[in-house]
Amino acid sequence: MPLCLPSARPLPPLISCHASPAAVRTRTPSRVTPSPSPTLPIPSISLNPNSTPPPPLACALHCPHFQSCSGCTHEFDLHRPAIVDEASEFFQNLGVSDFAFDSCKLWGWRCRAKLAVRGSSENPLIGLYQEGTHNAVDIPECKGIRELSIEPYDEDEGTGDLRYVQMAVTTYDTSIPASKRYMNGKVQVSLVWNSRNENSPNSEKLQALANFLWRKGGRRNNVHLIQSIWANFQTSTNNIIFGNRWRHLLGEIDFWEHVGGIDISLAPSSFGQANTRAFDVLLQKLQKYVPYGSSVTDLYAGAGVIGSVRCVEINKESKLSFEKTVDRLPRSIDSSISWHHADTSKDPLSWVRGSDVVIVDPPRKGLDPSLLEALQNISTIERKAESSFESPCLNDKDEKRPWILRAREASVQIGSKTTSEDSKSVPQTLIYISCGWESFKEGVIIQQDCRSLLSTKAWRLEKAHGYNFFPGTQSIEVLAVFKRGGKVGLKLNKKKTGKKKKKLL
Ligand SMILES: C[S@@+](CC[C@H](N)C(=O)[O-])C[C@H]1O[C@@H](n2cnc3c(N)ncnc32)[C@H](O)[C@@H]1O
Repeated sequence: MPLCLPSARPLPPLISCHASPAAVRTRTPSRVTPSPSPTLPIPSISLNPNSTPPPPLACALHCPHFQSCSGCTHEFDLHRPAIVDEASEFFQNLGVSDFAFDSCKLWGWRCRAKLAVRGSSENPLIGLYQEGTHNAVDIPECKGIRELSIEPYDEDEGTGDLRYVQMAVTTYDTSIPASKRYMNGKVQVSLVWNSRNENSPNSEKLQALANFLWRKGGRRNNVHLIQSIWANFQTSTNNIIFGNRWRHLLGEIDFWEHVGGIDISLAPSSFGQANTRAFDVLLQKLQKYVPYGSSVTDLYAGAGVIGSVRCVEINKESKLSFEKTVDRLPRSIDSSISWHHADTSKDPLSWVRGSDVVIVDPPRKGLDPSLLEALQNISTIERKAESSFESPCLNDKDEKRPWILRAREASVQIGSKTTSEDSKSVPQTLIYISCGWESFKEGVIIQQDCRSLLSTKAWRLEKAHGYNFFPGTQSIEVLAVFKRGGKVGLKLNKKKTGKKKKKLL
């Protein structure tokens, strides 16, 4: 996977597109069939799936770890994964004929990685897992682990010290020209340590490793690469990477990124996009679909990166980041902004109601079934609300439901509540940011979010855009805009229905 971790050595240009020697040698080992043979040079930034693509070797991956590492699935045509054809046809069938795919930056885009640490202290392996296994494929050489005899984690035994390393790059430094910010980014390093807390017997080694890294790349070093070092304590034997306890060890506490026109604070525990620049491009497009002055609810909000009016997020660690972000918002922004620690799958109606626009940015598995159901049945809800004086759950003084009370307790409210938040209105626009094409389009096991939303005719699909967030993979990010009311004559073919889908329809 093309990593963009700052390096003392100059990196290849970010936008140009050229073939690696490995790519010229052989073109066969891709794990998926490459898209049809193209004929024109240099990919454009915004590629329409119908336009003529660049030459076959022009957009190849240059990575010695391809094939062993599970990060990338194809080595060629990074600008246009084969899945774009499928997406284009899918949207065409749903009446959207102008689906465009933005190929984004093909190299040097990654600003976030979680790498497993396995092997032994003499021969540490740090990298992604080999495909289909839990064997880490080594990427860099890590002297610190050897010098300090740090034991990598042993999954079978549950022993060892260092389990994972998360690296997040901030490109925030506005004193540097925008084009150079990625290369000069600084890394927030999080060491996931196999102990309950910093008082555990092996935690001296943790501090020693942090000091070692800081000496090599911290603020006082000639090559200043590291912004901060954090520890996360995790002893659980499940597959969850992070535990609940975090400690700041060295460097700056605050980590800022500039996305969607605002400064965003991101704690290491918060969700962060792996391709900040591509996300920024997506946000610019998204803003065009939010009518001026509308009230917006952002479900699956993380630290509030989308900058909406009412953010709902399950990870309570993101609250502090949200508060810091709000502190930096320009004073000219005069609106009610709130962040709620809540699970959108519990009583989703209370979150869906009261906004003109709902934005959803769920994890790869797609929308929670209860939220999908609420969105599908929005017309019925609207009719009921019109004919009753029922007020929205969140503002009801007599509220008893524990999850709503908990959400209220952990909420952050800036400015007074908007009138529409108190109203019974239901959204007229639904903006779906999808990082899981399969669950959005046609998950066999999970659900078909897009088709399910259209099936009740409560929504019609108005626009769809695709983004290359992960060049080298068959993963695309989709921004889809739904408006209230159905469209006649759509091909909603009902093949491959999964269990959940049947229940929901
Ligand atoms: C793909 S991330 C998007 C975050 C944010 N929009 C961003 O771009 O930084 C999905 C987020 O949904 C949150 N999440 C997952 N399940 C949730 C649920 N049931 N209710 C609320 N938030 C949830 C995760 O913690 C994560 O922060």
